[in-house]
Amino acid sequence: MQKNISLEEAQSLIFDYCPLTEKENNHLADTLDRILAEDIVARENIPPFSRSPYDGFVFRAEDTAGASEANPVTFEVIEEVPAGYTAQNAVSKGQAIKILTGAPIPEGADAVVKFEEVEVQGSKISVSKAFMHGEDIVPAGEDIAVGDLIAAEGTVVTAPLMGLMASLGIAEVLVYKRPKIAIISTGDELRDVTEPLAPGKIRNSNSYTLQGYLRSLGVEPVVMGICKDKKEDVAVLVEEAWKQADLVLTTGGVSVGDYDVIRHAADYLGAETLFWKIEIKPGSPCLAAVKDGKMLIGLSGNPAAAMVTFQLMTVPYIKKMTGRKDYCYRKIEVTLKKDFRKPSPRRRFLRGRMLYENSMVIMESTGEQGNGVLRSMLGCDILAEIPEKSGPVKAGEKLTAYIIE
Ligand SMILES: Nc1nc2c(c(=O)[nH]1)N[C@H]1C(S)=C(S)[C@@H](COP(=O)(O)OP(=O)(O)OC[C@H]3O[C@@H](n4cnc5c(N)ncnc54)[C@H](O)[C@@H]3O)O[C@H]1N2
Ligand code: MOO
Repeated sequence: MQKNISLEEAQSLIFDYCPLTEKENNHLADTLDRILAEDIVARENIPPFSRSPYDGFVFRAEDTAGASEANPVTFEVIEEVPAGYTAQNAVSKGQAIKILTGAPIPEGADAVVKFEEVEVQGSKISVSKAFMHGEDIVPAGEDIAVGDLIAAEGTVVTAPLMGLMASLGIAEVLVYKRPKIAIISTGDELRDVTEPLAPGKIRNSNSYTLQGYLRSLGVEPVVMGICKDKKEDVAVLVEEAWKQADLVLTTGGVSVGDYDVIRHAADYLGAETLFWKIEIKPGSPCLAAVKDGKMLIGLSGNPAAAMVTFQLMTVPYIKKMTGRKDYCYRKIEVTLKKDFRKPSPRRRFLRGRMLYENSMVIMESTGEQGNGVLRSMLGCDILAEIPEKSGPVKAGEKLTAYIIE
């Protein structure tokens, strides 16, 4: 077992044990935020035919050579094509077809003029400027051409991607199944929100914060409830959770105290502990153990510390599990809005939100940074890194921030 390792070392240790979720076919309408398990390649052009972007007339551009206000060219209008229909005739020299927006360009025609730019006299129109070949015609495949890669496997399905797949006639989409992740809250002091409090007891918030974060990652949480600080009880519950879920998360009991039983429960189960404790603040107490290909990640009990480790270490793992190719967080340079007065002997992550002020991305603290202050996660969309062995950080200094979801 490794101890006191870096965040990156911890990630690479757990990534080696990252099972990929199974695949399933889903109806297109149910694919928002799901992860593609196949490349989406266009088998059709969009638009499928060249079309008119205007209500107007189509004709042969070459027939307008030399046309001007003083010397307009006259065309005989031979028919009309609304959107959804095709012309009966091809356009020949001196002929035009009335066309509505979105209708296919008739054979022979290669230029479009808007209604408001022509003179209409009965079945004739006159055009008073010269047109180029293809002028104002939307070519077939302008949006997407046959063979284009629209989205690669591992991409999150977004609203425009759903629209594109609909345009391409893709009604069934292969996506990764939502993984199941179990949550166990350890601590003799814990009470569920539905239970009354008693002296020395506190409410279990971690389970609910994690359920929320998991759902927003497209994961199905499996809530295993509260467990006493007893290694045998924790072991039994972890074993049961492994049967029901792809990954088990625990909170609490990963530090050095007499009642910090997660390490002992992992040993009791015969699991291999990959590491214990990482070099960050907050959230240093944490653990990962594996048995028969299943992973247990033990997070700190302190509500803010647990969520920092969850975001930094566990979220990339979960995203990788769900099939996402972009599983690593994005980083951005931010400017600190107010002084952070404490020194940081250890690598520290500050909870904050991004603001855009004076053409700069500003990091505003989300409040008191104590390891139990869950309120600091409210509105928190970035974790800004202060390198180890740093002194206080002044307003205006630049930090690297990790964007969280
Ligand atoms: N002697 C030392 N003591 C501690 C150290 C240390 O290095 N040496 N590290 C401290 C740090 S840092 C942290 S963080 C905590 C982490 O402890 P655990 O992860 O073992 O967590 P617990 O002790 O079980 O709980 C900590 C705190 O959080 C409350 N808690 C627990 N579960 C929940 C929950 N589900 N919902 C809400 N709140 C919860 C718990 O009541 C405690 O107050 O250890 C320090 N100690
Ligand atoms: O991990 Mo504790 O949360 O370092 O403060």
